Amino acid sequence: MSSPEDGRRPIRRALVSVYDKNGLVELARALHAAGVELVSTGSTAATIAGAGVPVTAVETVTGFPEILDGRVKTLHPKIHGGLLADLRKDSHAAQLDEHGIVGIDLLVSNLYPFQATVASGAGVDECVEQIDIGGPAMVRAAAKNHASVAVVTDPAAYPMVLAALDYGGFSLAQRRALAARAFADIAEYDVAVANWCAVQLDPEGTEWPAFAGLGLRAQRALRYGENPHQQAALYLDPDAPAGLAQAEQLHGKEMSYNNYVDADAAWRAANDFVDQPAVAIIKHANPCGIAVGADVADAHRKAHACDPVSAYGGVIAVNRPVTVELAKQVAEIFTEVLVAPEFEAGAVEVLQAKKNLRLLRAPAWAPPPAEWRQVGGGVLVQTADRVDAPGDDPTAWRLVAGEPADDDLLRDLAFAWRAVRSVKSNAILLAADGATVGVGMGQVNRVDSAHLAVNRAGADRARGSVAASDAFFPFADGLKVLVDAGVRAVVQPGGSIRDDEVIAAATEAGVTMYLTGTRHFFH
Ligand SMILES: NC(=O)c1ncn([C@@H]2O[C@H](COP(=O)(O)O)[C@@H](O)[C@H]2O)c1NC=O
Repeated sequence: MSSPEDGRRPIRRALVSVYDKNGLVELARALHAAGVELVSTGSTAATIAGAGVPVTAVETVTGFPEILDGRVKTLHPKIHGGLLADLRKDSHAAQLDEHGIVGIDLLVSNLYPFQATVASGAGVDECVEQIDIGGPAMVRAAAKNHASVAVVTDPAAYPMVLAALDYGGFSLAQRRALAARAFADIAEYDVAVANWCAVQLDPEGTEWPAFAGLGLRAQRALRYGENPHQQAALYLDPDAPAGLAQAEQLHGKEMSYNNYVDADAAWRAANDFVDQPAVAIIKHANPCGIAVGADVADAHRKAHACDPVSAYGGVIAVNRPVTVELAKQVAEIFTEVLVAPEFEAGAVEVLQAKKNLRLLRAPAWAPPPAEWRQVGGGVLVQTADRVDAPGDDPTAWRLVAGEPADDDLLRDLAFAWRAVRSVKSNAILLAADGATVGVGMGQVNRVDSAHLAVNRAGADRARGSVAASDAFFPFADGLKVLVDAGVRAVVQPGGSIRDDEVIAAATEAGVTMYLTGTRHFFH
């Protein structure tokens, strides 16, 4: 029932102007049945009238025809006066009377589909035509004037309108919430238009647009952030290709902030391998095992064997559907998250026995066109690192020391080179038979990373393995650690002013060395 204390205002007159006609007829019927006068534009009015519901055409209100192919229909004082009059003020009510303007209590509007038109690959003129002008103007006006007007921008909110009719209108708190939502919708729309215009209409000079807006939508609050005393939430970026944030959780405890960070790193690492089944096991955003195999279960056994101690409590990503065999293996090991493109019949059932294991079905991998990183007072943006950068193709590598690698050795070097880009710099990665055997990550000098990789591998596995270094060896010392451990072949970008010393050390040791010319730092 209407209660003045909560600022409820009755709905007597509604303006309805929607591109998306879903739920429109049901809404119009309910409004009419509640005694609300309906005012509406072009095809919205036609749809309402077609359903037998009485409706007043906006032209009847404005006394002016819709012109310029619909570019001007609601842009008129008779409409905007009705939307913007603050009815708490006697002076505003008096001015409405003076000019023969009738107040509007409810605006229902959604906009021309600009984003969908751009996504369809339409030409510039068609996209420009889909920039809604009158809709946002009305929505902004009604949202600003939420003291007097309720605004609904989403058909999903129509049930809320029906409920409000039963309760004598929207409360002030509801109108405020609707206004906040409406301004967010308009802002998202404007960001999409501005981002597109910055590239399409003003590409002058720079490869980076003068404006880059993000229109993020809250997906949900997370239990906490990186640490329990930090608050955190997940937001979705409607303009980015779908990724881990859109993954469907099939089982397990709620995803945490750290789970998302690690699962994203794992998903990227596993998807760096396209031609073969691959598994990446990640802890604290670093791999403790990456492997390719005959099938995903084989790849997992090899990845897990790299560092079983660290794999405890890890996050696993697979680039192929999870088989029952793999599910049984994973069920034996304490694992936080398992991400895959799909789960074969029976696999989820096997893993459901593990109450806490989170199972994610992620959308097909798509690299983001750009990566963002916050720095104090700003944001760094870069194009994403690629696995097919120049120099990543082994046929383009330059042999600078030792004998040319045979097919098997070259295959291991190519695997190591692809895997090392998932390791935080400075990165040294030892591999054998399509699997990592020792990973040295995140050290502040390359010698320590080499020691770490060798120690993790142990003497037996290091001997005869191949090594990849994410960036050049600045001195021969890091390489010597690998040589002393019995590494057979090394792939690295080269480019140090002391390349000659490094190459000489490899030559002297009889170690094969290839230079890629491409670096894969990962911070
Ligand atoms: N120009 C105007 O005065 C105007 N007023 C409302 N619109 C939009 O026209 C659409 C509804 O038009 P119709 O009822 O003709 O299908 C809505 O998406 C609304 O946002 C307008 N169109 C675009 O700017």
